[in-house]
Amino acid sequence: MITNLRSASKKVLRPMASALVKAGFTGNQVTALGLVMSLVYLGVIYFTRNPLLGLLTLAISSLLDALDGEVARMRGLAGPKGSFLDSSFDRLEDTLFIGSLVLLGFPPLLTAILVGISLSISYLRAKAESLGIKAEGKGLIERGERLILVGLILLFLPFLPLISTVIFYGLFVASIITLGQRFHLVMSALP
Ligand SMILES: CC(C)CCC[C@@H](C)CCC[C@@H](C)CCC[C@@H](C)CCOC[C@@H](COP(=O)(O)OP(=O)(O)OC[C@H]1O[C@@H](n2ccc(N)nc2=O)[C@H](O)[C@@H]1O)OCC[C@H](C)CCC[C@H](C)CCC[C@H](C)CCCC(C)C
Ligand SMILES: O=P([O-])([O-])O[C@@H]1[C@@H](O)[C@H](O)[C@@H](O)[C@H](O)[C@@H]1O
Ligand SMILES: [Mg+2]
Ligand SMILES: [Mg+2]
Repeated sequence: MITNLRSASKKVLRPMASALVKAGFTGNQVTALGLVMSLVYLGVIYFTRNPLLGLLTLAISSLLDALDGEVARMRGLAGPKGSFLDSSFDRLEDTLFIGSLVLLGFPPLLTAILVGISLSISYLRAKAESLGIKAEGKGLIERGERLILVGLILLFLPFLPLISTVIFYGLFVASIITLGQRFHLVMSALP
């Protein structure tokens, strides 16, 4: 879904990216800022246990992830090194975004497994790409959807915690389904 929203989001992202370019930022610096914001997210959750503050930092980090590529492209510096940096930092960010849910009372073992499944979904896409198979956009929930669900967990937690719990388990099941879909996609595409 999110992959399909990319072009629509350009109208919003381009002016912001342009402002960052004018301010002298490079794409890699914006990528690094996105990682810093995920560490701020961890700190905010750890020290305040405030899910809405967590959501705000998650949103800022996600926005920076959306902007870093735009900034790189505007500067004519988009390339493999930036792609590697972006994807590598995404994995670290995903670990913090999901793993920190333990600090908000979510089951530690299931949360740890969810982190592993989320990273494995991304890994299967990367491995598929190395085998010449396109897995981007395939599967029930890609990273963007997973982060939106984490955002919704945080949003509802102070008001309707039961909804957050339902979304958590929904995210868990949907992630397992996505992992299975991608595994099947690659296995059936290989000789
Ligand atoms: C949606 C509703 C049903 C309700 C939502 C309710 C909220 C509570 C949920 C809010 C959660 C939200 C914060 C989570 C956002 C989810 C998700 C969209 C975030 C992931 O976005 C990814 C983004 C960018 O993906 P990529 O990194 O792959 O793309 P690029 O960086 O462009 O390209 C990579 C490419 O570029 C080159 N490159 C990159 C870096 C570099 N240093 N050098 C380079 O060369 C290289 O070639 C690389 O290969 O996805 C695309 C955009 C997306 C479609 C839209 C994003 C919108 C934005 C994130 C929204 C922010 C949240 C918003 C403020 C919500 C506020 C919530 C409020 C309650 C606080
Ligand atoms: O495959 P996955 O890791 O779940 O999700 C992917 C993101 O991690 C990546 O940043 C984005 O560029 C891809 O379009 C896809 O959304
Ligand atoms: Mg990015
Ligand atoms: Mg990214």
